[in-house]
Amino acid sequence: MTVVFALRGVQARLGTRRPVAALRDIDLCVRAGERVALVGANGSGKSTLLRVLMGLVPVQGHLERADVRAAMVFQRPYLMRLSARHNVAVALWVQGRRWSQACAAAREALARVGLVALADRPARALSGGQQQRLALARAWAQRPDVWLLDEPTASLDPQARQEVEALIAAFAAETGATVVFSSHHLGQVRRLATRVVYLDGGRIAADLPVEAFFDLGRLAQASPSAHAFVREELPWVG
Ligand SMILES: Nc1ncnc2c1ncn2[C@@H]1O[C@H](COP(=O)(O)OP(=O)(O)OP(=O)(O)O)[C@@H](O)[C@H]1O
Repeated sequence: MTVVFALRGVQARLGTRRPVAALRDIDLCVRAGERVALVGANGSGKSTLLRVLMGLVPVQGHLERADVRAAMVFQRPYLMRLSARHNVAVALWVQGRRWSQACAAAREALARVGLVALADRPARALSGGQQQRLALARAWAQRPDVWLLDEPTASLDPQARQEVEALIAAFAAETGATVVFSSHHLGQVRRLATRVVYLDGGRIAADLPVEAFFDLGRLAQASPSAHAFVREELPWVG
């Protein structure tokens, strides 16, 4: 399978006055079609790693990115002071599509995420779940090979979370796209991921197939800190 991202000994330092080592010695190889969950405590480096994969953060070390179309969706998506459909259409237009084509593609993308009825509403007046679906529509309209999703369902209620999660699962299943996402919801990780990367203090402390990650006996052997994290989150498991 094609290697989409290959990182060896990657370090990322953030901040100017007092730089923080946000990522240390990251070795990671992501292949096409994998769905990789990034988990770990607040500040462990999940968002930074996603930004590194998107090419938004300069790093030291070795980083190879295949020539793929990547789309990133943030926890709080940036939406312009425009209607929902114009948020999608403008994103396509700035990438070189003709305006009429961009508008048609925006309509199709909004239909895909169930937002057609709200197409003319100001994007910033939509609910959190609707805004996240709009951000997914905007990304989907670009037909990415790689989805980078930073806590895509954080701060959504359970129903909105399910809707967004179902869309991500459907996009991945339809296109076989590679997905790298961060999440604090271990249930979601179990449902969506094929592989789990656990970060601790900017380092990868465990990198396991999803079944192995949720097998607490194996997880304890692979990484005591990952094991303690899962036990804390899911005290009723094993
Ligand atoms: N712009 C910045 N300047 C300085 N330090 C930063 C900056 N952004 C993040 N950091 C630091 O880098 C480290 C990793 O942060 P990051 O946001 O990647 O963690 P995270 O795992 O995504 O956390 P969370 O679960 O809270 O979103 C933290 O110590 C954080 O304080």
